[in-house]
Amino acid sequence: MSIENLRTGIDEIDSEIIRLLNRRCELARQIGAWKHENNLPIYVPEREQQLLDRLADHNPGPLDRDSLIAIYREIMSAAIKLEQPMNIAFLGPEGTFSHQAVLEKFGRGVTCQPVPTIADVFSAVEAGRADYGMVPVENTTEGVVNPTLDSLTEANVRIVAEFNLPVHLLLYSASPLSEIRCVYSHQQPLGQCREYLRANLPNATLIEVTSTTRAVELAERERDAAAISGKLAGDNTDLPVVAENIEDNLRNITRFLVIGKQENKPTGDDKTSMCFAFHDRAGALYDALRPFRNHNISMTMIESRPLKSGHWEYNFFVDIRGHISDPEVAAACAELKSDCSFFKVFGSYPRIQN
Ligand SMILES: O=C(O)C(=O)C[C@]1(C(=O)O)C=C[C@@H](O)C=C1
Repeated sequence: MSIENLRTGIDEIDSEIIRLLNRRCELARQIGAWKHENNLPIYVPEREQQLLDRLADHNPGPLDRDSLIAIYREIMSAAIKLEQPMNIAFLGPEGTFSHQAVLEKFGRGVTCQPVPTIADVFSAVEAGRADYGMVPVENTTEGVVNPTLDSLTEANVRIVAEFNLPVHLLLYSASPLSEIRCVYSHQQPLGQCREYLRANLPNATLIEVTSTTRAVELAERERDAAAISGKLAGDNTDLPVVAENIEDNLRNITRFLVIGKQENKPTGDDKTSMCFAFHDRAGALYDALRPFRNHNISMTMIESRPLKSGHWEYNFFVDIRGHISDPEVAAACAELKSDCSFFKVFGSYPRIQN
């Protein structure tokens, strides 16, 4: 077949896709009207997860899974925009990895609302200034993000979804590697390419700044300076890329949480996050975790954070498989709670597989 004929085939398919996309949008608009009448949330993470899983299972190819999911991310984003415009708070400024997480999780149909700190993301959602918030919670190289854990215990919000963002770091500078004297970045990326810096820039001064976006701005002003950032923060700079993928761990992934106010329905493959504390005594942690074992529940994460009391008492943060409405999960949590001085469930949400 000639290229002209092939392109005519594509034009015909595109017309059909547009017709079908508009029919889909019309159905979404009707769902939106029904949700407004019944006072239900527009964003439904459990439905989105089921839909994406179903698409991936039914995809015959040659379209690859990630492309299919990215396309549908934008289709659902457009549907949300028609149902009701939504705004998402994140740790700004624009260009940060949190911003990238918002764009990849919610698509381009939502309004992005950068705020100065992680605590501000929580308060924006709590006060209703933002519909949802995107916060980093842990990274495969650098571990947990403490301000997020602290705010979770204090704020009146729920975890409604999780999202894993692969973090690739680039070195931007006007100078070649041999002439770079100082490197700007946020504390997390600096930690994520510690080995690279030791091997390639052992004499450079490392300067921690508030965001990767700020790092790029500063590196633009000094010839012998460099910035480490992601591609999004570097998109608007004329600085050349000196090195790519400089993260030490090739599976450098940051797990983000979407916070909001709603409660999700179970999908059959969920996670529940919680926090608890107890008065110190021999075997207390062992006893506290026993209900999970007794009810055959697997724990996917445990972290501790000292309480601000200064008495070496701890908050324990635990993620388990299952939804809080599952009878076994509910029973285990009730048993655990009865043993604790503090107990809070942050929410149940669809589990993302890696
Ligand atoms: O099914 C719904 O509740 C919809 O609003 C539709 C839709 C979609 O585009 O498929 C859009 C937003 C929701 O988060 C989930 C799904």
